[in-house]
Amino acid sequence: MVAVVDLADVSIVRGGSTLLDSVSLRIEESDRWVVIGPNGAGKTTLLQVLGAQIHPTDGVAGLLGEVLGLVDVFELRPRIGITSAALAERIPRSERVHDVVVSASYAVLGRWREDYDELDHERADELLTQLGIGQFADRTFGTLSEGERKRVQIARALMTDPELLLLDEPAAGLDLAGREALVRTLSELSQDPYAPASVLVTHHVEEIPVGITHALLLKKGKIVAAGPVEETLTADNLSATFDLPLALTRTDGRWAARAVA
Ligand SMILES: Nc1ncnc2c1ncn2[C@@H]1O[C@H](COP(=O)(O)OP(=O)(O)OP(=O)(O)O)[C@@H](O)[C@H]1O
Repeated sequence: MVAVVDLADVSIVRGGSTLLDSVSLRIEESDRWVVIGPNGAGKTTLLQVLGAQIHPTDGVAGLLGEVLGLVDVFELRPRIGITSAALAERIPRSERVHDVVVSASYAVLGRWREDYDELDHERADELLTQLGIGQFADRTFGTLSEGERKRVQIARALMTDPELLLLDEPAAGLDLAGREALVRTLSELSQDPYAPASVLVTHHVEEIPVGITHALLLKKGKIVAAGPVEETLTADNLSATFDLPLALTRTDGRWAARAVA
């Protein structure tokens, strides 16, 4: 079967710096990946490759059975759902929440004159309900809390029934209760067999949802370790990734890390 993602020795070089260094990665349909690494490790750069936003300087990036550089990215991008802070900033604050989600079917931000099918409207409402924010459908995006906005973005990313879901630091900026509520929702999504393959980027192991199957640890553009989460997410690998002796625990499927004194 064709992998959802098949990167072979992908490098990204910008201004003489190597942002990604010979990254190879294969993601299957049922995989839920987490990418962890310190600031500047190249996580967002990797997500940009996976989102068909940038092309490799070197290597081959296979995405959804196509090869970046040999395919019209405008055909590929609608098949990939993305949430990121950069994208969230582009959502007009005056936009109705329902419209933020439904407009994804036309890959536009800011609803204008498109005609949507009744099915699109139903799907948008369904997703808002699934993400626990059905009651906010008629509010404007700008009136929502940070945590509620994150959920709207995830609903929008799922609207087109993507084959790959990319979540860039979905829990960043949330308070403890907000983080826990979002992790619970993401855990449900990760464990949903009908949900798409996903890649979630985070700095914090505490933000890893239950149901994540694989981990990729990134440092200075290089893979420190990648594979099934149980084998990959170890105290040794995490310590090497963050250059800090760390202890790692897992309770009820959730991870926690702290520095070793
Ligand atoms: N156009 C560019 N030219 C040179 N360096 C760049 C360019 N774009 C990004 N970088 C550098 O590449 C490195 C990786 O950036 P990236 O945003 O992918 O890291 P990250 O792991 O997502 O970091 P963070 O956790 O801080 O968001 C950083 O050191 C960044 O400064």
